[in-house]
Amino acid sequence: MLSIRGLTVHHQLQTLVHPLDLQLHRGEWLALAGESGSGKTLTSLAIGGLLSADLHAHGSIQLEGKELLHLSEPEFRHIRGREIAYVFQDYQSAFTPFITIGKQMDEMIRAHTSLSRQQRQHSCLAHLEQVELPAKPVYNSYPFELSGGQLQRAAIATALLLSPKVLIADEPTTALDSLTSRSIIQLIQRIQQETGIAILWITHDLRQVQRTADTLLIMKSGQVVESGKSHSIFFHPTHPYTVQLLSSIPKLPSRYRLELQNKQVNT
Ligand SMILES: Nc1ncnc2c1ncn2[C@@H]1O[C@H](COP(=O)(O)OP(=O)(O)OP(=O)(O)O)[C@@H](O)[C@H]1O
Repeated sequence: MLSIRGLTVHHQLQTLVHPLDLQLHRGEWLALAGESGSGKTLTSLAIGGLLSADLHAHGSIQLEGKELLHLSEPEFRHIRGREIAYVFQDYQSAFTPFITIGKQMDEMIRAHTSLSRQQRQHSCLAHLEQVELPAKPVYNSYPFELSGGQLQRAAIATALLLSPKVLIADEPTTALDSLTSRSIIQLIQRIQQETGIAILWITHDLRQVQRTADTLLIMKSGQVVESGKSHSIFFHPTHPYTVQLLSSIPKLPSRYRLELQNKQVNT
């Protein structure tokens, strides 16, 4: 579905992302992981044509066979939201402060479709329900009236409004507490299973994607150092940097792990 070949990102003479290949299929969860500054965000922004003007991307980014890299901004605007949607770490900036969530969601549908007012409202409420929010109250709320977790759920609902094929989630849970973060990951996992949407999940923390990622791409200093099926990388990492990343995941003593597993089975 999404096929990236030889993608590079440059700033003047500096190469920030070295030739990168990535394949993301329908229903797949691919985690792009690595330390801060390794080039994860630049890679994800290049996909949606969101790189700042001082940065230049080369190579090929194809979505279902259509080359994206050299699209004009109006062409990218057509694709963002409809084909590729983003959820960012900074959920506060996903919404304008003094406009209700409902109005902002409605505007998103209005800009891309010719649905009637009633159809748009129906869709907004259905999507808020899909992310397990009390739909009507949240639809009528201002962003500052919601908690961080609720806002991020509303941002996810907005990202999904136009049924995109790919969801790019750039550290969407990093600013949330660990329980909320876990519930957001479970939510996206459920939506992925229900809709078949492909997920590109960006994280510096491999713990987050231990249970969800099908595929991993490990980046360091702008280069992919290891990629493959996540279970094989988790159990048999080959690059020393991957080993280092994995060793930073705290291991629970086995009796606690067992208790945790039993608890998960029973909830
Ligand atoms: N506009 C820019 N001009 C020059 N260098 C940039 C620009 N944007 C990003 N960089 C540099 O490119 C490198 C990769 O940045 P990127 O944001 O992709 O890293 P990241 O892996 O997403 O890190 P983090 O987890 O901290 O978000 C960093 O060294 C960053 O300083």
